[in-house]
Amino acid sequence: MLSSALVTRPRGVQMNLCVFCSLRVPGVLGASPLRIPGTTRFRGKSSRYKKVFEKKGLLSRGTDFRSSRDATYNGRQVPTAEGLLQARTALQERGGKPVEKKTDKLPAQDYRKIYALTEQALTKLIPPPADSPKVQGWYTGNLMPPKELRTRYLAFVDEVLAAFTVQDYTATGNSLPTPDKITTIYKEGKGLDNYFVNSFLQYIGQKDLGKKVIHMINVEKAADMRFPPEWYPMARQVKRTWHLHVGPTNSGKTYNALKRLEEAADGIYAGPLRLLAHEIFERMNAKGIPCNLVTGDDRRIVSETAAVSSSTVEMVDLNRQVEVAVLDEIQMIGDEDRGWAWTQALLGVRAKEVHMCGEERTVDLIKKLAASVGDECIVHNYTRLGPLEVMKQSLGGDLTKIQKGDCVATFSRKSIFAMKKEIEKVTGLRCAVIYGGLPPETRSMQARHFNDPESGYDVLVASDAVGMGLNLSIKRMIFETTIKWNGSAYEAISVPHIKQIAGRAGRYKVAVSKHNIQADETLTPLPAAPSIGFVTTLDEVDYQSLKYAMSVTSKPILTAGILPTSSQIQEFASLYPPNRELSFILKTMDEAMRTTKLFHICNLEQQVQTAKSLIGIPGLRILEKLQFCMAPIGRDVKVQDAVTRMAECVGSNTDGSFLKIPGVDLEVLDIDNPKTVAILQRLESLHKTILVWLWLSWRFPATFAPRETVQELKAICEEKIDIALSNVRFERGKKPAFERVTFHDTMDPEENAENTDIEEPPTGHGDEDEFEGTVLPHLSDKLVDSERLNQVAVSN
Ligand SMILES: Nc1ncnc2c1ncn2[C@@H]1O[C@H](COP(=O)(O)OP(=O)(O)OP(=O)(O)O)[C@@H](O)[C@H]1O
Repeated sequence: MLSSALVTRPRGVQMNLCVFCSLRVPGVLGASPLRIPGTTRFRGKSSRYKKVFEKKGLLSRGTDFRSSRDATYNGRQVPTAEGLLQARTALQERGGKPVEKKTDKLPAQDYRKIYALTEQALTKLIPPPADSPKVQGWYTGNLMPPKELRTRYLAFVDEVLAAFTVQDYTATGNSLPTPDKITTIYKEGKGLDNYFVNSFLQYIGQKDLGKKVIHMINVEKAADMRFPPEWYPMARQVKRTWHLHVGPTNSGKTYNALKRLEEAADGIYAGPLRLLAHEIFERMNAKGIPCNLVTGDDRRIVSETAAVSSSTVEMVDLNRQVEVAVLDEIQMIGDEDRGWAWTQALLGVRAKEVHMCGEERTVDLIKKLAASVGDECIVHNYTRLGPLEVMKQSLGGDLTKIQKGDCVATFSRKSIFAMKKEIEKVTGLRCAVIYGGLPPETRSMQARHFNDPESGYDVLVASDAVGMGLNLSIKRMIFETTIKWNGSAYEAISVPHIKQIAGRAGRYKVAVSKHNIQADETLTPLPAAPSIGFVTTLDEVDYQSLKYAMSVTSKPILTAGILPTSSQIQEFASLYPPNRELSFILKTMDEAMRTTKLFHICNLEQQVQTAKSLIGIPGLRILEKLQFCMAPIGRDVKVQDAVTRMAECVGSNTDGSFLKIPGVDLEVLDIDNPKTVAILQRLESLHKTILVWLWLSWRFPATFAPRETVQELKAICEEKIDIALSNVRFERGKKPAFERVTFHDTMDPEENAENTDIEEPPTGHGDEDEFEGTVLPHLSDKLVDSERLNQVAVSN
């Protein structure tokens, strides 16, 4: 085997004075307010589509449309009214049944299976030179010593098998057979042997054969992801019992798992959202159980010896031996983007008892995973604490039917605010809003407003960010739509997703939250008859999809996500010249990786994009680039720009203190009484930039400091966001404060109601595709700056 060498290998800013914090802030005085790209351009109405909608009975209230000519913007797909119409019609024709997602990524080893391409089969098709007089005849003309011929023959067989495994056949030159070519020959029914022999003859004529073959074999080995359980030898030394708590939403799964955690001598809670990690952190400490908090951008160490720690799943400490670990929302293990974090925590956590809470569709997979590591798995089944009923009909598009205690689910920022406006105008009720782009702290605050009958808020308008992590006293969930723009097309919301959102209605008991922690929940008398939760749709057109989703069982989750560890990526990179860009390495590795049918390899697309944006920044080492690729950047262009500036600081080893990062929109904090959605959006962008900076500050502490000032800015930003949200209010009879916008059409790809509270790679689209940050498996202990953080160290 060839062992290549390991690849180890501010600008001038105008300063203004921020009126809130008396800090010097960079930027240009009087900068024009941010224009949301394309919004005005796209706001033109197209009566043509409106007519089509009216004719099909799909319109129940005024909606603005734009021409289908605007199907792309800035090179990105954007939703069109026509697309929505088609998607809705198709969904109706399927009886409300969503189309199953197909992955275009064919597992690499499938080519071997498809062609039954084993070594044995190959040697039949193209016998070794010495074994067949017919074949010998082909070879004699080559004047090659028999030993060399034999070596090259074996190399050819190896390379064909490797090529078909790693899908890298194009890289090997034209002489190797390709799956396409073989398909054609198969169809023709004969000639495969001749084809292979000819390929071989071409092949042996090539130079540098040895290097190529060895490279291919090494690539195959470095991309071998078949045995994730072996990545965690420390966990394999612990005798672990898995407790899988499964059932519908609001059935007490988490409650029971947490009870066990509270009783344990020590333990770990790991949740999908920063919001949840904070919640458990607060709850444990309120109960007198010392608990530390570890999320991507925040560490709160109550005590160095605290028995319990609460973290996001990506940040689970795999070095710590504990009695109990609770992994919440275990169905996320099947997620195409973030699944790896659950797999890593599940296979790697060193806990005697591993409690998982989630959906029933994980049972088979979890049992198989337990068997693969020799752990015992006990399944605990739950039923809903309070009933959930699908109403007999939709609201028929009539917003006046909306009542106090209702939650309207809709899936873009624009539609959230349009809905809020309409509901407030039509009913006089006041709406709280929750969507992923809001900071978790703001979401908690909005949830509290909605839960508190005295707060003056009556209705909740929310995106799918409402589906996880918040305790809400929703009486009725109303789906404004069951179709969502996914970043490139409209798609029906999946059955589990609909169930999860719907399940928020009729919550058994609104439990603890930051400001009303109860010392012991069990002391609170349980309601004798839990309230019934109701679910329906706003429009008739969506009702069928809802009904369908609520009546069927969700399909089982078949695979657990994985991602290569940082050391695996480095090993892979070492097979290429040191100057190869990280984006190339990630992309090539992505194509080459293969695993077993129990796992799937998570998306690396966004990391590849970030790696591309780092091209040309001098001085960045591969591990540093990898860290940036994992940072919570998302799709916000302003955040992306700021991160590039931050990467320049690391590359040039210059001061990366927040106020010195050029182009950060701190001026927005000077706006006294933010009122408009545009300002709100600027504040959200700034908040995301702050979070990324904080995230990086834990990984490059010498460059990104001091943290305290930025925490202050973050708090100010959150306060402003709260003010902006409460200002965006409409009262019956009053003129709306901003222009009418569409319900359905996002129009602008930047405007999906992103979820910034998750710690995940930023792929996918819609409300859950923005993320709060992530840690590439095993990268969290490979801090590239001077400081090492014990509490986030992981094994391997
Ligand atoms: N035995 C109990 N005593 C008191 N409160 C309970 C009990 N069981 C559940 N609850 C409360 O009911 C609510 C729902 O419980 P929990 O969050 O555990 O459900 P879940 O099945 O995990 O739901 P989800 O899947 O939506 O997270 C919570 O507020 C919880 O505190």
